[in-house]
Amino acid sequence: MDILILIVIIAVVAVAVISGLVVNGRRKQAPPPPDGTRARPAPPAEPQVGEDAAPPVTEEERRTIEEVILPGPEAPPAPPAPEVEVPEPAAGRMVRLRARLARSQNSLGRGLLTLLARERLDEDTWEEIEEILLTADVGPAPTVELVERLRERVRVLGTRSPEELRALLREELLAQLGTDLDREVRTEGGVSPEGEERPAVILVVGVNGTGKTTTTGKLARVLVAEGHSVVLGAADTFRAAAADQLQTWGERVGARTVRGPEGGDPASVAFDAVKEGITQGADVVLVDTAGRLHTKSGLMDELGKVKRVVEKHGPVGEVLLVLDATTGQNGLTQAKVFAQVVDVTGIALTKLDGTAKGGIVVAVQRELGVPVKLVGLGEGADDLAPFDPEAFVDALLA
Ligand SMILES: Nc1nc2c(ncn2[C@@H]2O[C@H](COP(=O)(O)OP(=O)(O)OP(=O)(O)O)[C@@H](O)[C@H]2O)c(=O)[nH]1
Repeated sequence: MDILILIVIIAVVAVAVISGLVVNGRRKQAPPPPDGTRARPAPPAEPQVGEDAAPPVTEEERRTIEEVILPGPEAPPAPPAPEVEVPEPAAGRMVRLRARLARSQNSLGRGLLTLLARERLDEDTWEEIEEILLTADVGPAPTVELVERLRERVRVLGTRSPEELRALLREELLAQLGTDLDREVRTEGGVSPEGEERPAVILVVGVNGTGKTTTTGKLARVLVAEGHSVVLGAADTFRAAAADQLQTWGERVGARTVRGPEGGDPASVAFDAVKEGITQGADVVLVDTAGRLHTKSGLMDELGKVKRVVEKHGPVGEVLLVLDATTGQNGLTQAKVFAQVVDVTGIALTKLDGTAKGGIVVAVQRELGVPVKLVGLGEGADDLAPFDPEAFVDALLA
């Protein structure tokens, strides 16, 4: 009986102990949060060691201050690179611009044809013909020569049909302009004694305001259109705007412009431009010079120095004189001073679209003994044309 009582007591104690353990275990489980999400484990109150320890935060994982993206205004977009233009081919430009020439030179060509077609070619008529030629700035000596030739040829002509007169006048005008002159702008470079390739160097000279800088820029386009690589030298350091103007022309066709400080030494800019041309392996270096000088000795000093300094790199292949066709005899006198200072090898005659004095082409060639190589026929970027005597005379007689 005692044993039975003992077994019952042991059983009761055992049940009590087991149920106590279960309740304790349940109490240790955290209740789920009311929203059903999983609770984050609480960070350890103290650093742990051994297997329980969290791996350390490495340097790579730590964000530096530069990596932090702060809210703020967006950075402005980079300015677009200037667009490089493809200039129009130079060949045939004079034909394209023929209408402009025909308009401006109407009084010369048509005037001569009308007078030559008169029934009676008396002394008065010949004087009128002479007058027309002089007014168009053909110049006294070429005018006398031309009138004599025309008189002689008309005398032997039986009839004077408009076609015959046109053909005759065309021939005589062409003879005055010269059809066999070398009008190519020289773009052949050279080789230094050390065997280094050198670009062709073109100096552009002339009185300021004649269109010198504009012509340099337009010529750069002509050369680029012909496939040449070009470097520009802004040696007109007297006017900062001239360098800006030239640089803008250059940027449009992807040509670099070398410039110096305002009022700096033009010869040094010219020298640096040619040096840059050699470094870049450019085909042509075009140097825009200043023509502000009023005295011949000042001009001689400056242009002479520019040429001498540039020639340390090698010979200057071309000296282009820019002449404003609207300035007539006055412009011609100035041109002669330039020709005495430097060996001019070609003429760029500008603003031929704005004057009836196209005869200046004959006069300037005669006076300076150098061919007109380029003519300016407008303010447009591609309005500079290689001079073509036949297209010119055809426009005159249109
Ligand atoms: N109509 C016409 N205008 C031209 C021609 N060539 C140049 N011009 C204009 O003539 C003006 C003077 O040109 P510039 O190139 O600034 O003259 P510049 O000789 O370089 O003068 P500086 O820069 O002061 O030395 C500009 O308005 C040109 O657009 C042309 O063939 N026809």
